[in-house]
Amino acid sequence: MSRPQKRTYRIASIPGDGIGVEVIEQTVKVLRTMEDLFGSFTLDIDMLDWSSDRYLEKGEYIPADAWPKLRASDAILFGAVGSPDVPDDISLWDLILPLRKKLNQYINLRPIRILPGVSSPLRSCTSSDLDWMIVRENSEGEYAGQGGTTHDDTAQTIATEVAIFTRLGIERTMRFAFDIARDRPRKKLTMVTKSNAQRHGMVLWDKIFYEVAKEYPDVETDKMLVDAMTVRMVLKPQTLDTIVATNLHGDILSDLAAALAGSIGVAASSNLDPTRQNPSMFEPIHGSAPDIAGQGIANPIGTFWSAAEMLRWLGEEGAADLLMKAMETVTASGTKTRDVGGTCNLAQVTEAVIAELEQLFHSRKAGDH
Ligand SMILES: NC(=O)c1ccc[n+]([C@@H]2O[C@H](COP(=O)([O-])OP(=O)(O)OC[C@H]3O[C@@H](n4cnc5c(N)ncnc54)[C@H](O)[C@@H]3O)[C@@H](O)[C@H]2O)c1
Ligand SMILES: O=C(O)[C@H](O)[C@@H](O)C(=O)O
Ligand SMILES: [K+]
Ligand SMILES: [Mn+2]
Repeated sequence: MSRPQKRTYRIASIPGDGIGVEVIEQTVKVLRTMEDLFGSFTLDIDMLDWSSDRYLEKGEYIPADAWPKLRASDAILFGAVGSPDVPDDISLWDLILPLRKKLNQYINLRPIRILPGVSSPLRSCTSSDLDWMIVRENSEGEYAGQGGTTHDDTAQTIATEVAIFTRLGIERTMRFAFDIARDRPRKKLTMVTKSNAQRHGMVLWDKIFYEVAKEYPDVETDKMLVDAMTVRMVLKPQTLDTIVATNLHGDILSDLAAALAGSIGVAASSNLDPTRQNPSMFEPIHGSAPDIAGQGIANPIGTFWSAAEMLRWLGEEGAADLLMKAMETVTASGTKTRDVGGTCNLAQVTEAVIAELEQLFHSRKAGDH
């Protein structure tokens, strides 16, 4: 009798800086546990030291010859980048943004909801009131990187920061967002814009949204100016479901969303190349948090959730579901870090998630027979 073949996934892991290193270390432990439990897949994890320390030492984050191997990986698990010793525009533009751009990860998908045992800072906001999926455009817009500076070091210094919106970039984002909205029970998509003040790119953004909407008559749509959107997220969270926003708006609104769901530390993201021609990248939405780095108190849940999304993207649905369940059982039990009102450190949360995974896996197996 032939035994089912064990699936192998090549994972490039980039812990980066600060708490990125801490949360990835814990996440790898969780992934190793899942690999052992399931026995049906192997994670061939390549740990890459692409960090600000490496930049300070070698003048580069990503080795020039690293791309072919990276492209051949099945997924990337990323921590965070950013160091007090390197200007933030350099760390972003030399590490995370080239990964997103060169690997055609044109969607940044950010699910957010209030996990069991976690409370929203909004009085009386329950888990059924806040369950959102933010679709952030991830390749252009305000992050196009075009512009420049002249007349440096004079009183007349000029700097331009050019936002670029293309039909191609907008249309593929809208289609992706409509598909996501259609697959969710409420079938509702809110488009965020600033087309009152930004009359070219944002007007095109709106126009293409309504064009694509015609292909999705079953999806309810509405439109919000980004400033008013912040108000609605706080005062009427239950009226929102799937949200589509530009690169910068999506970045900002997702931090707000995470805070409203209890903490930036629980929020996950997937940088997706929906064509699957390049590996997609999974990371918590937070940064390197220099204010708490090295203390072992960072919340690892956002990275565990990102790892679950990675497993799902790779086709390991069962493992992804089990990890989400274990994580939520642990938050519900009160084993939590300080940002969500607990007293545990990140290693204790990890140990609890690992114990829960083992427990759930074995009780599930017992239930099979
Ligand atoms: N994709 C990325 O890697 C990414 C994302 C955001 C910021 N950054 C970079 O990170 C650095 C710090 O940025 P910042 O301070 O604006 O944002 P941040 O997300 O690092 O931190 C914001 C606040 O949230 C807290 N926080 C973040 N993650 C947490 C966690 N897991 N558990 C508990 N608390 C957590 C921090 O302690 C801090 O008070 C900068 O260099 C920035 O450019 C990188
Ligand atoms: O995209 C950005 O601006 C940063 O990397 C970070 O803020 C993020 O949310 O990913
Ligand atoms: K991150
Ligand atoms: Mn952000």
